[in-house]
Amino acid sequence: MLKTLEYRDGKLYIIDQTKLPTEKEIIAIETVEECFDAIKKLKVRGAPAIGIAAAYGVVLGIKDLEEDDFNSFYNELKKISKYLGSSRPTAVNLFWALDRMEKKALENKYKPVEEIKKILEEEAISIQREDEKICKKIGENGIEVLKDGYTILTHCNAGVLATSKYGTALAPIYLAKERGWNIKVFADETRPLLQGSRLTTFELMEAGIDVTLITDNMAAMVMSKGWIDVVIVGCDRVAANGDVANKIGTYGVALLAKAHNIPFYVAGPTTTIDLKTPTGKDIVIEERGREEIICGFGKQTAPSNVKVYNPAFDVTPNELIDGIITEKGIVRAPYDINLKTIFSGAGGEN
Ligand SMILES: CSC[C@@H](O)[C@@H](O)C(=O)COP(=O)(O)O
Repeated sequence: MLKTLEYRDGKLYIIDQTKLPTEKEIIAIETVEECFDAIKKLKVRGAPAIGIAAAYGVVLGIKDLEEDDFNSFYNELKKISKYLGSSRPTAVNLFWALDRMEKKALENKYKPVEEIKKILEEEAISIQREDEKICKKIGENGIEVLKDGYTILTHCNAGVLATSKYGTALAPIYLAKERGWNIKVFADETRPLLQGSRLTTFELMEAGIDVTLITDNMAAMVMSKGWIDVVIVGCDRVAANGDVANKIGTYGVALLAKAHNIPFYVAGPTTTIDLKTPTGKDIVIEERGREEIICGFGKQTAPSNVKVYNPAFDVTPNELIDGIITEKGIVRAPYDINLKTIFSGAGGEN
């Protein structure tokens, strides 16, 4: 399986996802600025992977701080965290990971600063290791919505490349493959940055999984032919009422699934559930540059001065979602009650 992120000898190594699928280039990130740049430019992307990268970004940022009293060190740490948090606004895992790093520092405030730096490095490593276990569990819970012989449609990339291992939406598919099931996948191309065609097809093909690429506007036709048994997508933020922000186009796929009576599932770790955000309307949606639409991948496809609107995510209302597959089980409606329940210790259905 691919290694999306690897922390070694004080450096973070990532696959530069902007180069995929033609080049598999591993780059070393050595400074907080390089980490910010990698997140902003989508060299590392996908909600869980962004959170993990940011945690390591904190480690890289504090490495050379000379402050030796806790308060001055903590002020600098907060600045680093705020800076990393300004890289992308929608995936809540980014803020969750930064918050966890800040809290860990505070918990250890009476220890020498050099020791706190070491503790924070261990914390970032734990965040990554936990994500791996969580994704595996999402796969085990999510396989419940699959059957041998199923064809799944997915949008964007919520696979290995978006996490530390296994992925979220793709985790049940990897598990089904391990069990020897005959599973097929249709991957939406995912305009404008083509995470579906560049990343999802790439990683599924590497794993020997039968995948067919379609452009986003072909999903309705493929569904109408009866070829899709279930849709599974990832998520960047789940609001307290179960509305889900995910890659632009997800909402359309959910509407199409409803129109064709196809179950629509969202998969994500509980770290993507944000009970502090009441509804999807409260989620900040990242807007990206005009060049991604008028000149994607270097080829001009629209007049250079045309007006452009380029939201990177949309919100799927909870009523279109049959279930949210988490590491604690599958959460179903009523989401406002059942999402809170999983944080109180009781799981969803398994
Ligand atoms: C497990 S990743 C889930 C989501 O982060 C994924 O579906 C997505 O929308 C990624 O968007 P991206 O802009 O590529 O970071």
